[in-house]
Amino acid sequence: MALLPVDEALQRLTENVQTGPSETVSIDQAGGRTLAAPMVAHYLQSPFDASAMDGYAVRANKDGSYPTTFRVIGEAAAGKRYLGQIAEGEAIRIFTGAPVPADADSVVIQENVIRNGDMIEVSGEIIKHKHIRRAGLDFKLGEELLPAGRKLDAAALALAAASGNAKLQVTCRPRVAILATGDELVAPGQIPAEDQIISSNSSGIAELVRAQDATAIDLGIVPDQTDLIIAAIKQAMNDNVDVLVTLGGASVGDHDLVHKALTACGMKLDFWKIAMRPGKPLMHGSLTAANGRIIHVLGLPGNPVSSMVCGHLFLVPLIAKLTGRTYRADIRKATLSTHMPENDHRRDYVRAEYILDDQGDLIVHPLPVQDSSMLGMLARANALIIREANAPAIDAGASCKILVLR
Ligand SMILES: Nc1nc2c(c(=O)[nH]1)N[C@H]1C(S)=C(S)[C@@H](COP(=O)(O)OP(=O)(O)OC[C@H]3O[C@@H](n4cnc5c(N)ncnc54)[C@H](O)[C@@H]3O)O[C@H]1N2
Ligand code: MOO
Repeated sequence: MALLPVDEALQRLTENVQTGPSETVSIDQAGGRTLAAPMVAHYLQSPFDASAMDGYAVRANKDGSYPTTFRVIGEAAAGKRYLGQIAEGEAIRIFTGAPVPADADSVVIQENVIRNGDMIEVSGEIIKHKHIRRAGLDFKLGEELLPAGRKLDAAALALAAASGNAKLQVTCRPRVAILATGDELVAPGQIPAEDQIISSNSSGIAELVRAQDATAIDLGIVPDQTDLIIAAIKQAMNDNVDVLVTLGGASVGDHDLVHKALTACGMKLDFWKIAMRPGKPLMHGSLTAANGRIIHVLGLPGNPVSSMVCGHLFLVPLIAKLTGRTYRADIRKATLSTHMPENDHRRDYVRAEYILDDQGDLIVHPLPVQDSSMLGMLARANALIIREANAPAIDAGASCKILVLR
């Protein structure tokens, strides 16, 4: 069977994914979450005409001209407005953030003023409206400030606070169950017996999940026995998960039982095996839980680098879609610093390191060994060079596409 191209696989994986339900959380719990509805201003900002500087609020004469000397008759500070009136030739001392009195039409900074008792002399031209932030300059009451789907980062949370959004409607964190399979695996912290290795994929994939602000549920390790894999899948199906990620057992060996177990649990297979390296045995399908809930199934290959690269390419966009975020992979152009040979029929994601040169351009080179078992190389890589299927050889100095990992 021909291998499915990566882009088609990604499209099929994400096209029918519905954004999950939402909940209301307090602002101190909202960091990293995704807005489920547009965020609207409950206040205007600034709420009043405010001084942008420390100095003196002055008013023009009826003819529009400004005198050069004023009598200082009061003070306005942030949080305490001046309540009196200001006549021609009068000014008030004003500080940054203070409400500008209605009678005043300009603020003169104190550096341009010589004060003598309650008199000030202004040097330089006074310009109307100077240093006054108009009410509603930042945002108006009822204005839509952020769209649904926006991730609540630091700037978004500051805006939420300023606009009176102390509670925010966000999408619920998708629940992602992670099931490792393999007789050879022991959990981190355990001592592997002869012929055993430590399961690394669960830890790596769980962190990818958490970094997307989803909940990772570790279903542990099950041996290569169909009945035990089925039992673990059923546990996930009863645990209100949105995604089930299986690790390993996705290929064609006698001990690769994941497809068989998923089929026994009623999985509708979408695709299995894609034109990608690493990650050829990737599997995608869906299960329906007893309560009718659709569970997206992603069968990741066992080789650790294959698992992680497929996690970046497929699991991350799937979670983004479930949380209602628009996902865009961080793909950039870079200049290759070495020759690369021609590619075969699978799109290759080559572990690579890039640097920013003095001109701010990205320069990239592939890491020396690309074996999909080598987590050392993956952790060293800060990007993946994307080599299209059947791409011809390219020389040093040529432009290439990279997927930035960090
Ligand atoms: N005859 C063929 N053999 C293989 C093919 C193929 O097309 N024909 N594909 C190869 C490719 S590509 C990959 S990738 C692997 C993936 O195989 P599986 O998904 O079935 O994975 P396993 O066989 O279970 O394990 C492969 C490898 O990874 C280690 N592993 C598994 N799980 C974990 C884990 N949680 N943490 C760390 N390491 C794990 C496992 O011990 C094996 O070494 O198949 C090739 N074979
Ligand atoms: O595609 Mo496998 O993932 O080459 O190791």
